[in-house]
Amino acid sequence: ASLAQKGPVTLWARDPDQAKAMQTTRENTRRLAGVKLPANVSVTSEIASAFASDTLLLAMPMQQMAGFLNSHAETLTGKTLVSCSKGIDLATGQGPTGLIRSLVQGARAAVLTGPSFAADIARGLPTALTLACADHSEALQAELSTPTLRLYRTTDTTGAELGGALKNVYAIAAGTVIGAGLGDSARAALMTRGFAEMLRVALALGARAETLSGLSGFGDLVLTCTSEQSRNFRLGYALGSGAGFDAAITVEGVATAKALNALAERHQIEIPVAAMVNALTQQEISVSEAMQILLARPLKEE
Ligand SMILES: NC(=O)C1=CN([C@@H]2O[C@H](COP(=O)(O)OP(=O)(O)OC[C@H]3O[C@@H](n4cnc5c(N)ncnc54)[C@H](OP(=O)(O)O)[C@@H]3O)[C@@H](O)[C@H]2O)C=CC1
Ligand SMILES: O=C(CO)COP(=O)(O)O
Repeated sequence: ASLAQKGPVTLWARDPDQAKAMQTTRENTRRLAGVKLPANVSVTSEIASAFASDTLLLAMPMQQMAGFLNSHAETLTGKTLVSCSKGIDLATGQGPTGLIRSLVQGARAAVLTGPSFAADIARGLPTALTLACADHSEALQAELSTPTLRLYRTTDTTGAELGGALKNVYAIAAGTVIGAGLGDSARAALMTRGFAEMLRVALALGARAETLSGLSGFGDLVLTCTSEQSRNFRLGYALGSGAGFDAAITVEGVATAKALNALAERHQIEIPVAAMVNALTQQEISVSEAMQILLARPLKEE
């Protein structure tokens, strides 16, 4: 919707009925109800017309990406593929750029990430994001920036994608703390210790510290840990308060917590908060047990 401020945009949806309904009603009632599509967005389920552009944005749940890339690998060859997904592929431990590079020959992989709720962007509210691409990406930065969407570029794809993926895990922790009535001070503590974990993991995997301190890391951590618009925060809130949660809602932090714990084990990195989020979301422990375990950890230097 934001890009449509600059020219025609084609939106591809996998389900032909859904695509037709969106093209007619100008709304995705299931995924983004209440937000009207601009007139120059056309919706189609036809691959040929949708994938005609040299630059394609990929926005789907992370665990679906490998299957999607495999199914369309030939059509996507040579394209610039900009992932908007935030997660780690459970099967391979890879982020979006790793998957793109390993599954689509000759594709150029980029990541668009940072603090941004889809509804805010679609409504044209001001937003700033990180665009990460291993090669020179000034032209791509200009292509994807709009009057309301300000992009900062970096070549650190590892840092950008890890920031976006990992913050969801700590958003679940923050939601849990608030849902359980443990207070804003406890949330700030978990956010800070969560950020320390993000940094440890990202640095061990070759990312740059400044990327984690930027929009894609710290920026998105703050947004998702403090807003009830976040689905990861809301899942945590439900866990903390004992309320139910609709399993059909996309919550990337659950799979990411699992993948992150596997990565941390392989690299021998301590991530106590993420370990608790994983145990909680896998229903292995209760909220009060998780809190007790974290508070009983040996005292140490910050
Ligand atoms: N929503 C937000 O505010 C933001 C989301 N993101 C990230 O974007 C990614 C997608 O999230 P979001 O769009 O919110 O999720 P939603 O669950 O709202 O929508 C997922 C979309 O992906 C489609 N999809 C699912 N599986 C496949 C597949 N195998 N092949 C093709 N398309 C598929 C769905 O189609 P269908 O409707 O047919 O199921 C739907 O259009 C996540 O990684 C999320 O973290 C990033 C920034 C902001
Ligand atoms: O990534 C997001 C905001 O930057 C969206 O967060 P949720 O997936 O938790 O809704």
